[in-house]
Amino acid sequence: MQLPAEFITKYQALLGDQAAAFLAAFDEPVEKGFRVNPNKPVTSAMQAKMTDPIAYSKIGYYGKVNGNALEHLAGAVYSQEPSAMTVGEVARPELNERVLDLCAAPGGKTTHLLSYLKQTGLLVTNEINPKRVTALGDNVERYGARNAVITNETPAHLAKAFPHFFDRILVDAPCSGEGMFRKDPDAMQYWNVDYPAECAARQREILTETVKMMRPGGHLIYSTCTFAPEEDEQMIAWLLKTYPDFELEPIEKVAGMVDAKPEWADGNPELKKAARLFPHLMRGEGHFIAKLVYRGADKVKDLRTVRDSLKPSERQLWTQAQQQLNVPELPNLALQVHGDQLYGVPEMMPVTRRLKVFRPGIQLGTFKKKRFEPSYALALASDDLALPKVAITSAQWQKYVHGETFDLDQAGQNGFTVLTCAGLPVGFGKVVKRTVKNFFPKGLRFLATDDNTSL
Ligand SMILES: C[S@@+](CC[C@H](N)C(=O)[O-])C[C@H]1O[C@@H](n2cnc3c(N)ncnc32)[C@H](O)[C@@H]1O
Repeated sequence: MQLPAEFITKYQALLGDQAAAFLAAFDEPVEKGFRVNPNKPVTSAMQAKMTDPIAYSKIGYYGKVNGNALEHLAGAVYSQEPSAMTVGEVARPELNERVLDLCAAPGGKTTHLLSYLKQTGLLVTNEINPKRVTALGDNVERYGARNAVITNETPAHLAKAFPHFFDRILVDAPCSGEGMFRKDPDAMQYWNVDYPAECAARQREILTETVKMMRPGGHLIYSTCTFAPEEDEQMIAWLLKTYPDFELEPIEKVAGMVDAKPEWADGNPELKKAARLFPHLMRGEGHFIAKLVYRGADKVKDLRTVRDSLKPSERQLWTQAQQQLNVPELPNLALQVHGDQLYGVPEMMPVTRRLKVFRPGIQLGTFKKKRFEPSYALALASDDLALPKVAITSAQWQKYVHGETFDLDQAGQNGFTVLTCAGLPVGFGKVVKRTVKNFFPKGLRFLATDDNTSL
């Protein structure tokens, strides 16, 4: 690979006798990986691929998965570069926490966090770029999250809405992306010798706003996919100097990870607690990760949290739908209507004004004239809900994702029913005797074959 000459000179000076091995790694093949969603069943096709486990993640494996496969579309697997998986492991939230993923699209780390929150607490997952937020929405929906709010905001606006609110914040910062060069050589076109310093200026702005959202005792996880010391050790050194209420916590170094390098910043030996992942030392593209605890003593305001906001007629339709669909009371959600859409908003979510919210919670369905139509998102989030379900074969699933009406092998219970394939909820169908009317979202339909959908 033709790396920029100034990049080579810079890392020769920084890495000394390790530089040759580091630079040679750019000519090695890209390492692929995938994560299994621990909140969904494991299919036999997944089992067959789960042969090369990643040492630092109980849910991560080396290997490649197909984005059109049942398991991916149903949120049972997520394709993720192996070194990026260290971030979700280091950030691992506790149940019931209030978590912010500040720079989240397309959702690799967000889906990792969701795996560990297990439908509890609140995940506010934010993407500043309106073009990238849609992919984040799709991945959160596939993962079946009932505890996520998706925003499309600047860090400064979020900081006003969530003063000292979050127990855990992940800043997977926009960076110079040097760890992406091997996977995506186009990433090199933005690189010049000044680019890391430009990225660092933006990262300092992001972190300045992040500090305002930290709850005392909470954790900040900062990561990049670049090797540039300006954006890694020097960023953490700056944070520790500017905000002495932060302390680094040690990250266990496994499978080739190494201590971060104090000598690449201000020499503060504490910086060794952060981790570096280099492609010549481990199986992955490269990352930097630091975990900090916030010891500030800020007064935490009790923010008013969301409440149900249904008109009596909407309440009546929803109650009817609950009876017909056999939908249980949904745990930890406030019911809110936006236009003709009913959402379940995580009840730990504060009332916010003037925030650009892409999705206020899980979309439960649509109010039609005198009836309620349940949503695709509700079906995908129904693993642990007692909704009516019927199992379909993979041949029937291929018809379903193509938008066809198909017949069940035996007559089922009439009405809206969650279809499951290999144990995974895949969407709603409306059963009339043996026939299944198709409710797979029109925008997601495709011509599925054994070849293009095998995991
Ligand atoms: C490294 S990527 C995030 C990858 C994501 N965490 C994942 O695991 O899939 C960084 C993200 O930060 C966003 N971003 C760019 N400028 C930003 C800013 N000033 N504040 C917050 N986010 C920003 C980018 O649009 C990009 O989606």
